[in-house]
Amino acid sequence: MSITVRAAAKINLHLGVGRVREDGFHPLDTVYQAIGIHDDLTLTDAADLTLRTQVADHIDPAAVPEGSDNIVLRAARLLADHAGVGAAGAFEVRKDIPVAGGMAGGSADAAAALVAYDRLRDLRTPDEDLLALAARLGSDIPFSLVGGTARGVGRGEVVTPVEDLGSWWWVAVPSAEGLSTPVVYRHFDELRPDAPEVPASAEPLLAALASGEPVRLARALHNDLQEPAIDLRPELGDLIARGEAEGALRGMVSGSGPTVVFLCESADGAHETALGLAGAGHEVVLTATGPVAGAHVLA
Ligand SMILES: C[C@](O)(CO)[C@H](O)COP(=O)(O)OP(=O)(O)OC[C@H]1O[C@@H](n2ccc(N)nc2=O)[C@H](O)[C@@H]1O
Ligand SMILES: Nc1ncnc2c1ncn2[C@@H]1O[C@H](COP(=O)(O)OP(=O)(O)OP(=O)(O)O)[C@@H](O)[C@H]1O
Repeated sequence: MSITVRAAAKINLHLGVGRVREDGFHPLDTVYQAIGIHDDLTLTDAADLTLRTQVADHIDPAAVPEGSDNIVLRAARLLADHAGVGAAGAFEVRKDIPVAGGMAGGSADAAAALVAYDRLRDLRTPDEDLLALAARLGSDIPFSLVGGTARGVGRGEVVTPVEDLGSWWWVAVPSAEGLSTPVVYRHFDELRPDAPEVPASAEPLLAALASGEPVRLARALHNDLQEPAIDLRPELGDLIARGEAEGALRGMVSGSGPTVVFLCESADGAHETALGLAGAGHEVVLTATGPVAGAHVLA
């Protein structure tokens, strides 16, 4: 028997970051959106626990760890331990989400692994237990289970769905080389030693989402990690300016970067922006709509 689960990339429409906590994490007020770039994970019954990965052309296979360093196997072991069963099964992951790109690619795979393992083994794990296990694996992973558009607080792991009346068009431009999330957070600490304890509120962004108006949403987009990401990779600032010159309503760094995402007015606007960026020499330009579902079984 086997099962296939699809999990989406995320972007942060609002990412308010507060002063670093004693445990090394930062308090967040964020709004996540799942968008239509995804990884597919297939789990097949097997005696041992194994993993094979396949990557899209735009991904360097060497960037994806093998064996127990891969978060898929960590997720499977964690759920198996929780359920008191042995960890076994053959995982195959087909990756399309940029790696170390600020789009929660590893988090999507971990969420997909939890859902696949639970369903194939018929463990019937309550949703709240799956969310708690997801939070232990990483701050973004509960959102990867939930999907859609949702607010995240705490270190990002406490997730509540929010009203989103739009169907938004995005263009995403990954970088050839990833950026480490902890490095970007540390650089935020260096640049913003006076950061407030309470992160910038997501309320204005929520009001824009509920309007369904792309121009309003464009104005409300906010990312406190953009400044440190651009300071580490100055070319990202040029990329944002170029995409906006090609017709996007607004460009911003996705999460901790280095992927840059552009909000566009419409499907035509997205295609025009994507063509312009490809013409400017960006080899990988992805177009997607959001919101889309969280980790779910494919029929
Ligand atoms: C940048 C974002 O993608 C925005 O959604 C997330 O905050 C990152 O989430 P993630 O990759 O799931 O992060 P985790 O795996 O939980 O943590 C990796 C590292 O990122 C930093 N980290 C993460 C989340 C957070 N609220 N504060 C942090 O400072 C910490 O250094 C941590 O050791
Ligand atoms: N299944 C996986 N897919 C991608 N990276 C993985 C996976 N398992 C472990 N990793 C490791 O996790 C690191 C971060 O990868 P990921 O693609 O999740 O970054 P990210 O999208 O920037 O994350 P986030 O947006 O949640 O901060 C990679 O550099 C890689 O070493």
